[in-house]
Amino acid sequence: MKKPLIKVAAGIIRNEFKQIYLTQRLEGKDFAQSWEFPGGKVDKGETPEQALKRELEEEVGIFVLQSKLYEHFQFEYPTKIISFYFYLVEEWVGEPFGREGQEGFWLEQKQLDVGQFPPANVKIIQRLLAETEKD
Ligand SMILES: Nc1nc2c([nH]c(=O)n2[C@@H]2O[C@H](COP(=O)(O)OP(=O)(O)OP(=O)(O)O)[C@@H](O)[C@H]2O)c(=O)[nH]1
Ligand SMILES: [Mg+2]
Repeated sequence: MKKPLIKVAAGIIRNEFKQIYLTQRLEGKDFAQSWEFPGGKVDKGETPEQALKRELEEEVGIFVLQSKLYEHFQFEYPTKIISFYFYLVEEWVGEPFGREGQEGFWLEQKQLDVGQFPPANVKIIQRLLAETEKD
């Protein structure tokens, strides 16, 4: 059977202290408990950027003012292929919180831990960590 292709938009929300806001996936979802960049599936008729704005408002209660595409790639999971759009978000209104009851926390970019994320995130975490070594 052909695997479905799912588009997902997620935000790397980074503040002026180079901390990134992460959430913990809820029980009942795939990769429950693992860390994630808040975001979710792109709906029909939406652009990835519109989905990002909607998801960040729904999941962490912020209004995105500006975002730039940081990485776009596909990752094959056993049952699906995900087409990811990860955006860097450095301008927004509001203070992020786990609006759906999920845990949320700020973490220094250099403290990102690849082992805490779903496998699709490896490349992006490595890139974010590599950037901190240059500072
Ligand atoms: N948001 C988000 N999803 C990720 C990341 N990494 C990763 O593999 N995913 C996968 O992307 C898929 C879509 O994410 P999601 O579960 O947040 O979708 P959603 O918000 O629309 O949730 P829903 O389906 O419960 O309505 C999931 O299979 C999830 O495991 C990540 O860093 N952030
Ligand atoms: Mg989500």
